[in-house]
Amino acid sequence: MKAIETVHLTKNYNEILALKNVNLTVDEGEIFGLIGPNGAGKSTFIKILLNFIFPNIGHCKVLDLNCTKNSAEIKKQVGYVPDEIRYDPNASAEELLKTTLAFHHIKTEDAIDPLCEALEIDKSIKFGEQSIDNEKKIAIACALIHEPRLLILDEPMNGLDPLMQKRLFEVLKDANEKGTTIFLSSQNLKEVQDYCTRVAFIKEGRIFKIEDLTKVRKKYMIIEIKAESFDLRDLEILGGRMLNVSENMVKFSYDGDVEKLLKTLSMMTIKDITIKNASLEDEVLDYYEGGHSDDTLEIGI
Ligand SMILES: Nc1ncnc2c1ncn2[C@@H]1O[C@H](COP(=O)(O)OP(=O)(O)OP(=O)(O)O)[C@@H](O)[C@H]1O
Repeated sequence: MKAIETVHLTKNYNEILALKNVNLTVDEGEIFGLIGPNGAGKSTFIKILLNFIFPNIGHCKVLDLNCTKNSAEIKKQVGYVPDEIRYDPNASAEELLKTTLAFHHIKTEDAIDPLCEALEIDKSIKFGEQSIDNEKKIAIACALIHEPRLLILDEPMNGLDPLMQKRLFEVLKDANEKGTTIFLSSQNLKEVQDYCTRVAFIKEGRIFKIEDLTKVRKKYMIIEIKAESFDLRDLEILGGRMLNVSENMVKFSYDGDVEKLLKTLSMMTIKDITIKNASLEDEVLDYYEGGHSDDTLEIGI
């Protein structure tokens, strides 16, 4: 079954186009990351799934249920951690977790202690007296305590130190192994890439790339040349994709035959050259920084 399925999802806030024609499918059992900078549309996407806001165009399903018509049923089966957490400041973590269990009609409270221990939460302290990272951890615990089929987290790593990020992912992996599908948003691929099965990259409301992190990626290089002058056409004919060009410098990516590359380069009068294998992060940064036009989008629309 699909955990999430969106079709042509488009959302505008007056003149701001926050989501553009997003078609995304997440399978049950995945740990899926939605990666994008501030204002990319991540929260908008998540809020539509939970029926907090409505799309202008398109429709979506969560756990095979229509997000608009079956929203109440979806909320019973989903755990959600918003980017901004507002709980009763006078309630302790323990009280909040008990309330969550009661909401889901779960009588046994055995899960509270192990979860608080795993996330290093002092369950006796009032929510309003917790540090910001503890507030985040309590929200995550509340979203997980009823063992939801799908857990949706909006930037859960924000404000957590690297050790706690690692601990959180161990908790999420554990939940995933027990059957919870995880969908999380993040601004930082590095934070999540070791744990996600797939990631989708979003910029200005558009998903421009989806990467399966369980598969070996096709290798490509990033080459930067400094020269008195060069003919870009030679590099373009070779299959190089220009990332940055100035009068005496060109930076391009290349995933073709190395011998052909060397032959072309040998015909230039080069002052300096750097060649490196690109990581997925390089690839995405190139996209963000490169000011690409829509026709360079690869997948996802
Ligand atoms: N209620 C709103 N009214 C007007 N514009 C909005 C509203 N909510 C979001 N936006 C705009 O829609 C775009 C997408 O915002 P969104 O919050 O979905 O992005 P995001 O990727 O979650 O970013 P962040 O990490 O900053 O939360 C942004 O340009 C934002 O300013």
